[in-house]
Amino acid sequence: MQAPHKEHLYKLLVIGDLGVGKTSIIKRYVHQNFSSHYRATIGVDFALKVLHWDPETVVRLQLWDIAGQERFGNMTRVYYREAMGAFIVFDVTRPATFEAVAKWKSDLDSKLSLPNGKPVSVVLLANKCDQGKDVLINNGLKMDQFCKEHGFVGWFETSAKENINIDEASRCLVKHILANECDLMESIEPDVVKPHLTSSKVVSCSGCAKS
Ligand SMILES: Nc1nc2c(ncn2[C@@H]2O[C@H](COP(=O)(O)OP(=O)(O)OP(=O)(O)O)[C@@H](O)[C@H]2O)c(=O)[nH]1
Repeated sequence: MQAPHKEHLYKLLVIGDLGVGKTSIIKRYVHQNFSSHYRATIGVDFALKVLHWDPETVVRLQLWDIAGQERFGNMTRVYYREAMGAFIVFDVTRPATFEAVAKWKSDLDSKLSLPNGKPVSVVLLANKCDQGKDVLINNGLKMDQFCKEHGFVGWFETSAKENINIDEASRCLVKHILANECDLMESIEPDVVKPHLTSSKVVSCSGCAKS
């Protein structure tokens, strides 16, 4: 088998209110397991997922699991630095966690942007969909509209418990990040490397919709 020759390393944030399932989503995605036992995240946690994007390309995702607890708020924001994308998660059984989504998004946009000044790609996850659809997510049109208004690149109903849509949501986010990276590469002069890009270790540009 031919060895992959394009590699990308992306830092991704997973944020949202307390107990919405951020850690569980990462655990399901990276370790293929789930626990119903709840243990609050203290500060920040990490996990690495390797994706064989296509036969020539490997994408390494560094997932930063940021504590939802308010008391860690100011501390955790420093970890946003140099992220290339994010998932914002809410719990479909707790409407208040959906109401907080716009705040998470505007906070993220105020603290993080791409080197070209554009916002980073963010996918919204309506988690715990195995438990019902109490929030407005059963109205697809409203969610699409909400995402458009708030600048999300997409949204998915997910379940860490039942392993629903987590891979799909990740692929959607990575696809947008790869496309953003193509734009960034085009805007950079050939012999100038912007310091921000060192975190995403660009070997070459792939997956670009415009190619
Ligand atoms: N039914 C169901 N329960 C879930 C799902 N995802 C997470 N949970 C449960 O929800 C609780 C909180 O999950 P966590 O993953 O710890 O939530 P978190 O967002 O990481 O919490 P903090 O780190 O404290 O902000 C745990 O008891 C999980 O088992 C899901 O998709 N379905």
